[in-house]
Amino acid sequence: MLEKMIPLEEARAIVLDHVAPLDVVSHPAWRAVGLPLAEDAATDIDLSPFANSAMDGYALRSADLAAAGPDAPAVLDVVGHEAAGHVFEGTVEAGQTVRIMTGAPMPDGADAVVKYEVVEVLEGDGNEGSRVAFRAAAPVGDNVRAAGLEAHAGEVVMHAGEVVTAAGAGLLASAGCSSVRVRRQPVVGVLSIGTELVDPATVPARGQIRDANSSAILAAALQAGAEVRFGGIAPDDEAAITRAVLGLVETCDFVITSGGASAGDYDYVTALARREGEVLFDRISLRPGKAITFGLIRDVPFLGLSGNPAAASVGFEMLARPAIRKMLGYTSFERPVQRARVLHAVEKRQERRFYDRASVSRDEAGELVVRSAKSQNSALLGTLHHANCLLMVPEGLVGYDEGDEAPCVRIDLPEGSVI
Ligand SMILES: Nc1nc2c(c(=O)[nH]1)N[C@H]1C(S)=C(S)[C@@H](COP(=O)(O)OP(=O)(O)OC[C@H]3O[C@@H](n4cnc5c(N)ncnc54)[C@H](O)[C@@H]3O)O[C@H]1N2
Ligand code: MOO
Repeated sequence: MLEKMIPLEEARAIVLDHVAPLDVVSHPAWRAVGLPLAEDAATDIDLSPFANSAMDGYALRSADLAAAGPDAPAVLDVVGHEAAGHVFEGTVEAGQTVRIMTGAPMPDGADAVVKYEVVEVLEGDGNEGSRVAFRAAAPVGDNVRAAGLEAHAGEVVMHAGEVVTAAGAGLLASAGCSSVRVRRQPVVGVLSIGTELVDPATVPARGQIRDANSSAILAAALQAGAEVRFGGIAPDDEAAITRAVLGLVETCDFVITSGGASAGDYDYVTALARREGEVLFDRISLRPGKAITFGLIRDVPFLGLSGNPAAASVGFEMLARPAIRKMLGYTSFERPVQRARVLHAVEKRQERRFYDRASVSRDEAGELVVRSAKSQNSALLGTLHHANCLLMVPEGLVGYDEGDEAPCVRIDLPEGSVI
């Protein structure tokens, strides 16, 4: 039996060592939002493919307006128009202009666009056959968007590892990457263990409680980007737990249980992992979440979280979320850490490292402060629901005095965020 409580960093490194980015699949660009690309994406055309107008107005030769001024209008003949989807095929000669819409290709010969608002129509309706006057010069390139402004044909517009944003999905579409290569979503199996547990739709009888952990863990796995599979509730019965875990192991990339991980008479999880596979650790210097078993069962990573709801959720955050993200191809596993002044003294009566549920905010002076939840009882989920950070208290018996600065892990911000 491994009695040793290992540091969290070591536990996380062991978990990460036993998962790898999954196989590469294709997704529509928009469906890949939030995911890192598995391969570079290059554009097949110049973006944009042609020089075009940035304004609704008149395309002309800048030289024709060189001498134009408030009292010296330059008057040009409108020889064509470019409405959406209609391209002027001729060439704009000296003394001529073409009425043009935003985004329409610049006609040959024209090198500037003047917006409608400052153009006077002298004769006609402003379309072909009209005469229009300009009372200011327009430099070459004015209101013209050059071809290839965003990228040239063949250039990589998004590199492998970059996370697709909504704007990025649009960029990929413009680049002809209607489908992109990303990692397959890991299938995460979740099982709740405990004879006392009942489905959330049931009113618990005496001694029973509703299964809260599976909802919290399924939700957290979804948020991390996994596909989830719920294995139900297994009673504290060795055979039932073994059956349920082995069932999930067959169809999942990662299996998570909660409950039955400690030293109680009915805590079978570690023994199961040892019997059916290999245990890599079974105690972490972490509160909440000391009793966490990690191992391999039939070569599938298996994480047995503590049953106490806050312990299960914090254990997921610290170990399962990084694993899911690694399988999806992310390379950043650290949530941003902010240092904030504690508003109340934080006591410590156990040696292990604490992550207290807390909230960071700014005081009237704009300084970062952090307030811990009143109760850090591992049974409470509401305190975690309301927390935006986990306030870290290092190993040892020293807590924080009021006014001390403490590192706060921002669980509300994505890994790698700059704060
Ligand atoms: N003698 C010892 N007892 C305990 C120790 C210890 O070191 N020595 N550690 C305590 C700590 S800390 C934790 S955390 C828990 C871990 O226990 P288990 O993982 O074995 O969890 P259970 O005993 O099954 O349950 C603990 C607690 O959580 C409730 N629970 C369990 N599953 C769910 C669920 N799906 N939804 C809601 N609530 C759940 C369960 O009813 C218990 O109240 O062990 C301590 N004891
Ligand atoms: O490790 Mo337990 O998580 O203190 O509640």
